Order: sequence, then structure tokens, then C-alpha cells
Amino acid sequence: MDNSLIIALDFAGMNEVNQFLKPFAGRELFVKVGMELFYQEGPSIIHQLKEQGHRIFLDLKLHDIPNTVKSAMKGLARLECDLVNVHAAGGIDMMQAALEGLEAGTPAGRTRPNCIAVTQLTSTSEEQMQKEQLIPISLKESVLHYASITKQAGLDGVVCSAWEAALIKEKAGQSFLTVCPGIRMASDQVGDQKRVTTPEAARTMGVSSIVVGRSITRSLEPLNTYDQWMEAWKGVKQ
Ligand SMILES: O=C(O)c1cc(=O)[nH]c(=O)n1[C@@H]1O[C@H](COP(=O)(O)O)[C@@H](O)[C@H]1O
Repeated sequence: MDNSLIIALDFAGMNEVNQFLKPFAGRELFVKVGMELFYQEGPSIIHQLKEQGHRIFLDLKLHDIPNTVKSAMKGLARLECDLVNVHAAGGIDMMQAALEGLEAGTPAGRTRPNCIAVTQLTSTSEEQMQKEQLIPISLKESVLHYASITKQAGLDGVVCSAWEAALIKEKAGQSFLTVCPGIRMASDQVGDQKRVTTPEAARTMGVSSIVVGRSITRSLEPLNTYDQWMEAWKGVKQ
């Protein structure tokens, strides 16, 4: 799971996904299915992507009472994705319930998906967090605290920005996953992201895997762009 570049398939439906994936035929990718796509296509999109050999991060960011999250995760485990997530703000009991659900729903003989928790969204700035969430500490401290309760709950890692990844690894251990969106090439539009860095910098910042959406999915030459991103992320020509 480490050192992956996960492509966020933020598309409205299966047709758009198929169109995007056409030039990648024969390549095994690590892709992310989020709310936009899953709410339109449901589990069939997961089955289709798995049949094509892709690894899958199912990003539904569960955040509800423990009993509901446990039942939802039990169902999602049957889809046999590689990675799923919750919001750490749901608390330790909720995160433990998520794991129990995943373990209960994973088919016999299979390993349960990795489960990570979103700390502070990469679209959140420190000012916004302090003013809107009324959290009176630094953003880094808030992210570190969420990472610490995530570890306590027994999850496999967190979603954070690259800026917090090294400190999280230092506190929670090198095997604790730091999955980082908010990655942009220097020439890219930042858009709604606030805590952003480049793939080259992310490589040196203790990041386990990066999540990249629009920079690749909206490219006119997605395959070329993906190869350039892989080169920048891995530091070697692909
Ligand atoms: O959980 C996520 O994947 C996620 C967490 C977070 O804090 N920030 C974040 O951007 N994401 C997701 O990562 C992807 C980033 O996409 P781009 O900004 O287009 O590269 C989107 O699919 C977001 O839903």
C-alpha cells in the first residue's frame, strides 16, 4: 500500500470513467472511488474496476454513530476494496466499530481492507478550523491529535496533508499510513485545496501514498500526465 499514486476517479458516472481509463488499458492502477461516483453507480462500479485489475480506495468518509458505522462497514467489506475511510472526528468508539464491521464483513480467508481516518480535510486552513470548528489550537496540533486517537482505535493510518505526514510518522510509527491528497504540480491550479505541496516534495515529507484527482483526470493527455506524475512522485523515469 506504500508509495502508491492513487488516482481520484471523481467522475459523474461509469461512462466518464470508461472514457478516462481507455488509454490505460492493460495497466493496473490504484484508483479512488469517492462519493460522487459511488452515489451514482453503487457497488457495480467497484466490481467493474476490480475486474480490470485495479486496486481500490473506497472513499466514503463514514461519520455517524458507532452502530451505524459498524453495519455500513460490514456491508462495504463484502466489496473487497483495498482501503476505506472514516472521519476521525467521529471518535474512538466509532473508529473501533468501523474495524469491527470490516472484520465481520470480510469474506473468510481474505484480509480486511486497510482503514484510515480523515484528520483535517486538506481543504481546511488553520484560520477556518479555529473560526468555524472553534478548535483553539494550531492545525498541526489538531491533525496530530486526530492521528493519535486514530492510532489508539487501532486503525491503519490517516488522511492528512503532506505537511503533517513526517510528524505523524514520528509519533505513530513508520508503518502508520499517511495518505495525502492536496498534491499539485507547481504549474497546476490549486482550486479548493488549502494545504498543498508538489509530488517531489511529498516524497521527502514522510508521505505513504498520494491521492491525485483533477491534475490527471482533467488532463487532455491523461496517460502522459500520469506517467509524468509517477516520475515526479517516484523520482525515477517510468
Ligand atoms: O479522503 C480523501 O480522499 C480526501 C481527504 C482530504 O482531506 N482531501 C481530499 O482532497 N480528499 C480527496 O482527494 C481528492 C483530491 O482531488 P484533487 O484535489 O482533484 O487532486 C478528492 O477526491 C477528495 O475527495
